[in-house]
Amino acid sequence: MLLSVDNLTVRIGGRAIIDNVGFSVGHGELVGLIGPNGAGKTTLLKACLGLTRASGNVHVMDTPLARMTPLQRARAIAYLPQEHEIAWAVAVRHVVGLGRQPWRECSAFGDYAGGQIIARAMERMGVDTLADRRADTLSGGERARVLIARTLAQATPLLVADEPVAGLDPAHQIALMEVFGSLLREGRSVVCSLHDLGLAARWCTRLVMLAQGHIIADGPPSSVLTPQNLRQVYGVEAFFGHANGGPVVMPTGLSEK
Ligand SMILES: Nc1ncnc2c1ncn2[C@@H]1O[C@H](COP(=O)(O)OP(=O)(O)OP(=O)(O)O)[C@@H](O)[C@H]1O
Repeated sequence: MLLSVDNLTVRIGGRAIIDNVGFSVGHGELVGLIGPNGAGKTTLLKACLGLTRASGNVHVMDTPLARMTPLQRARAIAYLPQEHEIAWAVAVRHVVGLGRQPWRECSAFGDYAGGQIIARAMERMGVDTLADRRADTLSGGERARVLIARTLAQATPLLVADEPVAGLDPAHQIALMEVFGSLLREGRSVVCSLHDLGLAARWCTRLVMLAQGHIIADGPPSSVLTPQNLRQVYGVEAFFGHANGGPVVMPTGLSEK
């Protein structure tokens, strides 16, 4: 397993924000973490990375997270935080290049493949044409894509992304899900939180549905995105259909209270 989580609990101010959660991620999976605002998605992702104090067990590639050094963690998991901020007045290529930092001293020759990996990451995210632009002058969507390119340059088996499609237009949202799909074919895996149920239904190989710190459902999108679950967890009614060779799920209104 790339990631396995057992009995994970995060308490803040006496409240269990994440309550005894367990799930695992194997190779070649695109796991969508879904759930309403405040469900605990960001807290769960941070706890999986050791960025939030938690009780329970997290293993990354069968090693307890607590026993991994920061460098081992950085070579195993890339993380895209929810906030897409770039404060530095440096070129885009240097921001993306930060993803290579964990690999700088991996051989006597240094990170000799790094330049190509950075170029490929920028190309994959369609930011190669922005390579020499000052990163702090980009639009919100451009900035988001540059930060995703940085995580791709990290070339880790697992990518954890908190709302990676936020701020992206429809074409870039689909392009990103296709990039994630291409990572799966390389045997890598992605765990990402999503609010767009349509993207979750169409692109994720598995969904984990969270509400009030508990996992409500975990399985293929068709078994998680049911009318009952959407009503119970989000309080919405939805249209379910098929188009262009894949499922379509679109919230259409609030459920009756
Ligand atoms: N440091 C903190 N102190 C107090 N409460 C916190 C803290 N961090 C998170 N919370 C609370 O924990 C709950 C879960 O927050 P979290 O950010 O994990 O939710 P989320 O599912 O990612 O939400 P969203 O979809 O709105 O981003 C929320 O009620 C939030 O207010």
